[in-house]
Formats: sequence, C-alpha cells, structure tokens
Amino acid sequence: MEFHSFLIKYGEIGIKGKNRYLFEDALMRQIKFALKEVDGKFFVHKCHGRVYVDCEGRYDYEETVERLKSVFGIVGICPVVRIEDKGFEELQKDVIHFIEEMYPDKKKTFKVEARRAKKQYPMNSMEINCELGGAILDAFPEMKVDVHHPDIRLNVEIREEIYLYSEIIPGPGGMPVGTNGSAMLLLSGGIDSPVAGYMVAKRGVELEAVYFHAPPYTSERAKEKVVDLAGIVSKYAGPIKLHVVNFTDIQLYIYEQCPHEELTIIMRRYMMKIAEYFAKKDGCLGLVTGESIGQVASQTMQSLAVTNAVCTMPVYRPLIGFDKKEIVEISEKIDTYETSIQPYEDCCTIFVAKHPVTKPNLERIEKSEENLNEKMASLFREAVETAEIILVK
Ligand SMILES: Nc1ncnc2c1ncn2[C@@H]1O[C@H](COP(=O)(O)OP(=O)(O)OP(=O)(O)O)[C@@H](O)[C@H]1O
Repeated sequence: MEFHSFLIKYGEIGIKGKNRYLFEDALMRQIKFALKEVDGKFFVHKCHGRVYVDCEGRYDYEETVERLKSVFGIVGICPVVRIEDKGFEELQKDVIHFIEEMYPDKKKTFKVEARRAKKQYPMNSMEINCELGGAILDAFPEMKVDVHHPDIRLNVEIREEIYLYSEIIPGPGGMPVGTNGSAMLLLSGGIDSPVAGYMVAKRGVELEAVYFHAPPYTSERAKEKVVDLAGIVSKYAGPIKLHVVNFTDIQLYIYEQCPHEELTIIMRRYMMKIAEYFAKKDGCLGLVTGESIGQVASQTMQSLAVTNAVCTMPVYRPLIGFDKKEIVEISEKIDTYETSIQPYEDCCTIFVAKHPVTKPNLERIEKSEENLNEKMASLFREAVETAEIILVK
C-alpha cells in the first residue's frame, strides 16, 4: 500500500487565536523549504485546522520523512493512505487491506477512530467506529479491541477522499522557525556554535550568522567549512544570511596595542560589537554564541561577564550548562560533528597568548582598550563595510 499524504501533528499548547495562524503559516513555509530538494511534487496545505502534505505521483518516501523530521514545530508525522469514497462496503475492504499490509503480526489490540469532516456522510463517527471495528474482528479474529491503550489506533478521516493512517513518526518538536523573531549567531568552525544555532532555531528563531576569519592566517578552506556548517544548520533553521568578516587588521591592531594576555578577551569583545552591528542593522533581537561556562579561559564566569558587558543586546548562550560530551551528542545527532572536527585553523587560535587572563577585570580591559584609538574606528568601519554576504540555503 502506498502513502499519498502526510498528516502533520503539531503541539497546540499556546497557539490559540491569531498565534495559531502565524504558527501554521510558518510551519507550512518551513515544510515547503525542507521538501524543496526532495524528488517528487508536494502540495502543503491546511484544512480544518490540520496541516497536510499531499504527494502527487511518485516521490521519495524515505527522504520525505527524513526531511519532515527536521522541521521544528512538528511533533508527529502520520503517513496517510488516501482512498476514493466509493461507499462503506469498499471502505471496509480498504481498511482490512490496510491492516493486512501494515501489520503482519495480528496479535494486536486496536481502536478505530473515525472523524467526519464531510458531515453529509451517511453514517456518524460512532457508527463508522463500530462497523469498521466489527469488520476488522471478523477478518482477523486474533485481534482485539482496546479503547484505552490500543497497539494500533486506526484513524479514518472522511473528507472528499478518505484518509487512513495509524502510524505516528516522531518529529523534532519545538516551534516553527519564523515564529519568534530572529537572532545573529556567532558561527565559528567549531563544534559548539552550530549546536547553539540549532537549539535557538528550535524555539522558532530565525537565524543570521557572522563568521570572523583572518586571511592569510586562516585559509579559504576554513571559511568553506563554516559555509558548510551553516548549510547543515539551515536544513533545520531555513535560509541563513551569513556575514563573513575579515578580522585580520583588527586582530593585528589589538595585538600591537594591548597586553597579549588580554588579546582573546578584547578580540572577543570586538567580535560581539561587530555581530551586534549587523544584528541591529537587520532587526535581529539578540546574539547567540556557543559558549558554556568554564570550557576555556575565555569562558570563565569572569570572562563571560567582560565579554557580555560590551553588548547592549541580549546574548543567548543555549549551551551554557552543557558538558562537551553533551554538546558532541547533539552535534552528532544534527550531523554537524563530522564537519566541525575537520582540522582547519580558527582566527581565535592564531594570535592567542600562552597564558591568557582567566579572570579578567572589566575596568582593566576597558583601560587597555583605550590604547585603541580612531584607527580602530576606521578598522571597524572597514570590516563591516567589506563583509562578504553569503545566503546559505
Ligand atoms: N571565528 C569566529 N567567528 C564567529 N564566531 C566565533 C568565532 N570564534 C568564536 N566564536 C564565537 O564565540 C564562541 C566561543 O568561542 P571559543 O573559540 O572560545 O569556544 P569553542 O568552545 O571552541 O566554540 P566553538 O566550538 O563554537 O568554536 C563560539 O561558540 C562562537 O559563538
């Protein structure tokens, strides 16, 4: 038996009234985006408060399910067999055929759940449940009815056509991207920041990203790696506008003017400032980083406080309480891990001091930054003006 549609189940808590429209429309937009490269013709629509994906003709079932599993907001994907309404007797035959094929092992309990969207259908839902239940018991005497905890919940939806489904494939949950504003992700080539982006996108936040490189100290290949990572994250998050900023002159200038043990922290503050510049320009509501407490010198509570102090926007750090192992697990699950561990240089590691401060003091750092005069203002301007914009999708 072939599946011709998917019923998309989504968490409905908190999506009453106008929010419901926004939620459903964003969900449909994301589903279309997720399916755009899958073999087949898809029609995504909502009908009677439900979202469906109808598949026309031949399509790649496995790939379709795989892609739908990456759409935030979906809690369940139900593959549907659509049949023509040729009267109740035919429906009974189709239902038996459906059970026959879907469940080779018949030692199961079941429940029929009929729903009539087409109210002029000559039987009501209760009658359909009883009659179909009886027909199934007649056809497969080893099956039993259990209305409370059935193994098989056979859904029969009467519409212009009849929809049969029983399986629910779990979706990723979360909120559809586009329902919660947008944020600027500081995306490095490491393991953490792609995971951070994924997690924020899962809450419905649209992403832009900024990557700082330092040619010729960092290679073109290091940049490609970040573009690849943005590509993987965009499978979940939708298209990502990636800003690639040449950070070399700013880094060299800090190196020249400031104590070397403060380099990393000052550099980090400038990254935040530049990210915030782009974020404000594009109407993002916050910054996102892959930092977690205590991982490295620049991520002690003191360092995070000093980095944070330069930002006027909220900085979201979804990995703040995670161990590396937990972050790696997510990166494997979302498929960024293999790309993240490719060994290319990062601009942060190039000018790093042997003994960076681990407990920086904000006043001292600000004092050191006073050495950076108007030249920094012009380097800053140049960095943002020459940023390369790549639309990753
Ligand atoms: N070159 C860069 N471009 C953009 N953002 C960066 C860059 N380097 C660091 N960041 C941001 O700062 C955060 C902390 O970076 P750091 O190098 O200290 O830690 P990390 O644990 O190696 O993070 P990651 O695994 O994401 O690289 C990153 O998660 C990222 O959000």
